[in-house]
Amino acid sequence: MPALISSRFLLLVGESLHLRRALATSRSVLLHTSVTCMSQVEPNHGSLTLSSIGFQTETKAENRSKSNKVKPFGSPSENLKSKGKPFDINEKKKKAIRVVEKQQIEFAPFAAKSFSELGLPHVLIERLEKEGFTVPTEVQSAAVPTILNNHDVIIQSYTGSGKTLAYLLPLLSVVGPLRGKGDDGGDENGKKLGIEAVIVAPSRELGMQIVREFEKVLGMDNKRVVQQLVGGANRTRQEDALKKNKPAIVVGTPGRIAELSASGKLRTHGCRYLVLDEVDELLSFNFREDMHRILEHVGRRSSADPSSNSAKNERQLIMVSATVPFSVVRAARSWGCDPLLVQAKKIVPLETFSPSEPVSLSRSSLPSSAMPSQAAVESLPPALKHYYCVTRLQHKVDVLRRCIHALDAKFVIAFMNHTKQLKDVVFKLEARGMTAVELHGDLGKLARSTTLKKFKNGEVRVLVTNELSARGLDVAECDLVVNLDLPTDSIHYAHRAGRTGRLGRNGTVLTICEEPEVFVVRKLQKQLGIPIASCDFSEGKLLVTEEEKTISTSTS
Ligand SMILES: Nc1ncnc2c1ncn2[C@@H]1O[C@H](COP(=O)(O)OP(=O)(O)OP(=O)(O)O)[C@@H](O)[C@H]1O
Repeated sequence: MPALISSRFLLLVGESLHLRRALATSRSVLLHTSVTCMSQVEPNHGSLTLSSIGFQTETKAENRSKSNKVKPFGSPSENLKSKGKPFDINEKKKKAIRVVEKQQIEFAPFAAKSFSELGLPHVLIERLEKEGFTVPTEVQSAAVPTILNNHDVIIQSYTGSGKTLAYLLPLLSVVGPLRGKGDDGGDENGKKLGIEAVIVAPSRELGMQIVREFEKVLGMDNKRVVQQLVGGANRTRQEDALKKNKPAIVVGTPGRIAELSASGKLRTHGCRYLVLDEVDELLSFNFREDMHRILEHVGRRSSADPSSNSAKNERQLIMVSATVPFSVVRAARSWGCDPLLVQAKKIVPLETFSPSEPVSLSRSSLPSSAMPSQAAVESLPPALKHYYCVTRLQHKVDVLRRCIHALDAKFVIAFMNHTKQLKDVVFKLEARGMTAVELHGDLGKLARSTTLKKFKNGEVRVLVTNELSARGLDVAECDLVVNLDLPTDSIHYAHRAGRTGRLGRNGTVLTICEEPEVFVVRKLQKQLGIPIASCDFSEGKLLVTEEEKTISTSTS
């Protein structure tokens, strides 16, 4: 385990400008550490290697003959063996152990040094290289071949670790013009196959961001392959685009996708892939009805449509989040077929987990008194520094300003719990000469994207926002996250904190609270299994004040 932690640390401490070099260096360390990791993990957790789940460097398009039915939303069946093939966990474990013993070096799955090792088509690799993507992240190394081998998966890895490409790349290997068959994504006769992948995200911002990630890889010439279907945008225009462009992939919010599906404008029965991004959020009560419709219709080909020649009979289900509470495991078992949990350094059958057991490895190494919540563990980038500062309510904005100066932070996201208070903080910051802007769900779509653009291109230094921005928001340069109000729990802390320190960059998280709230910070610290040091600001410096020590830290 120490080897595992140190390799992960190595991967993540790289400065932003040296990111690619840091990634490449860490790979050579990983080849040796992943073996250590698997041999330790195997007996307790049933970790699999890519070879044990059927990975070969050549991609196969196999038929999936699954017949799992959608269970009512929120009441998944626990009878695992009643659907699909019977799943013999002991057999899988034994097989995995044999493979680890025999072929641990050649098949160490989490040590890919380049995208070409992952079985992606040549044309797709060329596009990635053009966009500057040369080394896959750990979670991409594990997830890409697993998905290419037709497994239903939950992808869990900390914020900013590249989970979007981890599912986007295997999808584009099979769907659309980069699939390496030298055509535009139609069938053998050049006929369009209709919608082949549906990607669902809980917010418009996240949906739009996923589309941008697709466009990065597809390039300008091919971007029509993906269609955005988010709420708040003009529905008629979306319907017209569906008709005109005949996209192979749609990305949207549950409400808009369900609405278009119900009206018959979006036909998804022949779909091969269903991706649920930020799946734990999608399981919330708000999305219940829309998600039920999506799960019932996407990839559920009616028998009246036997002419479709899609390679699969059933959809492949991909669930994604940095935080995976047991409700997600239960949902995956119910809606998927023998799903696997794919993390940065291991692949585990879901049958390994029960409600009383952790989804992550690290919990077992902690004393029971300090047990972190299973959903929050391993959701945070390890290179982040966490602090809290105690002050009076009326001084919070002043502490925020002093912190920004002390760290010389350039891209700051400040979180609050109530929309009404955002404007006040913006006024106070601007009155003191600091550029700031508010972002929340009551703003129109245009205002939201203009605000985000201003923040991303550095026109404003502080984005004052609410929970809307806690998930998915990808501003690579964000170097400081501040909680002006306490997050409701460790999962919310993890997603807020994850807006900084993305993909190996440095980042700081500061929670500004009042004295009676300190016990909540201590609880978060325990649940997340991370140190959150008490600090203060004096003479333009951040001073760590915990344990009667006063250490001046230089963080810039
Ligand atoms: N292999 C790679 N090389 C370089 N950059 C990458 C690579 N993979 C992903 N990225 C970039 O890293 C950033 C973070 O990726 P992404 O948003 O997918 O992370 P995430 O794990 O989904 O985070 P979150 O949980 O916060 O949504 C993106 O800007 C993405 O383009």
